[in-house]
Amino acid sequence: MVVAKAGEVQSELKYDRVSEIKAFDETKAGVKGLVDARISEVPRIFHVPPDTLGETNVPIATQFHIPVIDLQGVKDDPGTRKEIVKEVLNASNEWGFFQIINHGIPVSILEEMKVRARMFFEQDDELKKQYYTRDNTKKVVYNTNFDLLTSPAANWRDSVYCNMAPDPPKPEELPEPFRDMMVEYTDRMMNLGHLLFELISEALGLSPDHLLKIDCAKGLGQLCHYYPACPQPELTMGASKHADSSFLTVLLQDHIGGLQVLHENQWIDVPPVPGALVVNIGDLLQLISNDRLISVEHRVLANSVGPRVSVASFFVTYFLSDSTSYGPIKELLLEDNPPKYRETTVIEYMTHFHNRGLAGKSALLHFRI
Ligand SMILES: O=C(O)CCC(=O)C(=O)O
Ligand SMILES: [Fe+2]
Repeated sequence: MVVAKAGEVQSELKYDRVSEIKAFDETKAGVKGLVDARISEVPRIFHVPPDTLGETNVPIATQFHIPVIDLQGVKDDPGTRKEIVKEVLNASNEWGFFQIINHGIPVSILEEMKVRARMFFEQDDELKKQYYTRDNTKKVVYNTNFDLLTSPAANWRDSVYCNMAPDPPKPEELPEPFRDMMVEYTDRMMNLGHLLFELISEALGLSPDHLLKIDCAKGLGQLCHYYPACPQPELTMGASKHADSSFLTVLLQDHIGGLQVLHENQWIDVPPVPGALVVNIGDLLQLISNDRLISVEHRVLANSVGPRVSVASFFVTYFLSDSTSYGPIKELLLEDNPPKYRETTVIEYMTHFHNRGLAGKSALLHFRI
């Protein structure tokens, strides 16, 4: 009797994870496919492993709020700009995250982008499957969990990635549901990105075009996420704890919530603010700023009321073979502030980040001197 029970526990622990992952991947229908099939229990491949429960149990603090910065007047009034630059510096240095309002992208465009992103995931499965791939050199990559094959637990989300700059796909290569919108949104995001990199350059005491001149805004990847409603949200995550590999990320989230930022070892909610965009410093900006700006870990809780939709705009050239080296900016270094990181290329950084997946310590540590 006792032996049989032990055997059962053993098989529960040692289930054939690899086969289950492979079978799930082969459906090409993602997490949405499971929800469409009306599963009532979250499959084991999605269960957060007990050894990371400590991380899940970090307290959730409500006394902190990530800064909201109003960009009204940033282009017209030097005094206002100076104040905004100060706020950007404080937020990027202490939080690594802030929200922006009056950023110049009309609310109607933000709303339409979310609707169109959702339409991609909710279109006919057969049409969607043609984009399913794990080949990151493709211009359009739809899949579930970019690190599905290596992560300790799969996340309750599907994603579609479009590499929009510097070398965009032809419009007809973009999925029909968001084809026109993705082009328009990318244009708008490029303009906003230029402004943000100017403000961050100024915040660092550099000339306004410094970060643009070293091509921080050269690459733009648009990543649309779909977090279906989950029948047992306490067992899994929408997105595991991670920091972004980009220079900068601008995130459009819907009204559902669930994004949390790790601040002073506590999880802080990033509440949806109508019309706002969330900005966060990525690893590469932390590296070139020699830790003046911080790339902070964040996660997304699974939800029971979704789908939740978000669109993350990553300023980074991803897997483009570009040999430009990035290290701590010379102007920021002093005798008592020597470089903390070795030089690297974006492709070397991205490859390291992708091979690690979303779990574990910051990918930056690998480049630390
Ligand atoms: O969906 C979200 O709110 C966050 C997405 C995210 O963190 C990412 O794409 O890196
Ligand atoms: Fe992220």
